[in-house]
Amino acid sequence: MEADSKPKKSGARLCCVCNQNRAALKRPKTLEQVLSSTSPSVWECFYAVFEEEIHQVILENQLFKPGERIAIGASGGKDSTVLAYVLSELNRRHNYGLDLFLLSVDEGITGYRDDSLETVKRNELQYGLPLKIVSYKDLYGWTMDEIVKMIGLKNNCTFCGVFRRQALDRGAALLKVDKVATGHNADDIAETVLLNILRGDIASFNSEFINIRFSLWLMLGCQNLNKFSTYAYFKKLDYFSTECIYSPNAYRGFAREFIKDLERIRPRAILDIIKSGEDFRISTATKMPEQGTCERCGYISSQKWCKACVLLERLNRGLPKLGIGRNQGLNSDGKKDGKRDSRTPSTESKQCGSLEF
Ligand SMILES: Nc1ncnc2c1ncn2[C@@H]1O[C@H](COP(=O)(O)OP(=O)(O)OP(=O)(O)O)[C@@H](O)[C@H]1O
Repeated sequence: MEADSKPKKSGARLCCVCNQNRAALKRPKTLEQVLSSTSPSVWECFYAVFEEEIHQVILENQLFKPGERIAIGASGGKDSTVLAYVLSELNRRHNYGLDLFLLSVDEGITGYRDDSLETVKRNELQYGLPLKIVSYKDLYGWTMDEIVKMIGLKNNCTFCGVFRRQALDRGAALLKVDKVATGHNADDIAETVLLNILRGDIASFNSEFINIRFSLWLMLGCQNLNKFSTYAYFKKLDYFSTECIYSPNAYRGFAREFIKDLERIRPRAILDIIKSGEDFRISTATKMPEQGTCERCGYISSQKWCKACVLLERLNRGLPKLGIGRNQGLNSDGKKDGKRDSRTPSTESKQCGSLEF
């Protein structure tokens, strides 16, 4: 995106795509002054750069193969709506040969997810992508409304994150897809890298499972949150823009604020945190968990039971807090685990890589 030799208007920085209109945005990645004037009529430059960047990342990282079935994790939010729209456009434009689906998880949050799912149902028609909805109620017997009623607003995001990750995988299995693409943007990834460090959860940096997902993240990881908002807004995409009503106490929220502060001082901060996450090397002396399957539900797990089954057991026994406290684990027989069998599932032990959504 180099500027050519046309004369520039005095004083004004020009968009490096069309080299005619005033630049309105700066790319944090390259610090180039790019992307159109403030007039929406010339936002085409911005759309073109945004879509082409995603196309290039898909090609460079060989994210998809012709004939693959891909589920797009569709929350109804702006990022996954942009993802669904752009991926279906690129699939058509460049003949990727992908079978695309929308996959939504209904966590059972009245006044939030029910509304956003209505948006996804409209996207199904707008983009012509088949939609599959899987619900916590069907998979686990609990809605988030019921869980919050029982455990309150502290730690509820832990339940939701673990359940959602597994629900997406279960939905993917039902759809028989090869991959799930999620709308995590650079900000989300930087938060996750920081959270994994803050929690001492180094396994998340190294497990193969995470690497697969990380390469999918890369597709959107090159995009900064503002660009998503800008694209979704000016393209007039149909998305839902309310925060989850149960998330105000989430640990992730504090990491987000911290990163935003850093970004104000150093605009590259987000990209640098991601780079650190990608370059993270774990000492060969560190014992890494062995990937197996949950004895109870068959889901991928490095412990006897997967995290979802452990949390569910706590919920069903009416002892949810014991599932996430530091020193109060239960073993799978529901006994307090002063001396825990090493095969006992425990969320205290961070051996199983945990990935936040
Ligand atoms: N309920 C859900 N159903 C399907 N996919 C989901 C759901 N919640 C999150 N995801 C996936 O995980 C990504 C990141 O989750 P996040 O919590 O940031 O979503 P959001 O803020 O609700 O919406 P978005 O990221 O789409 O703007 C989403 O872009 C989406 O791909």
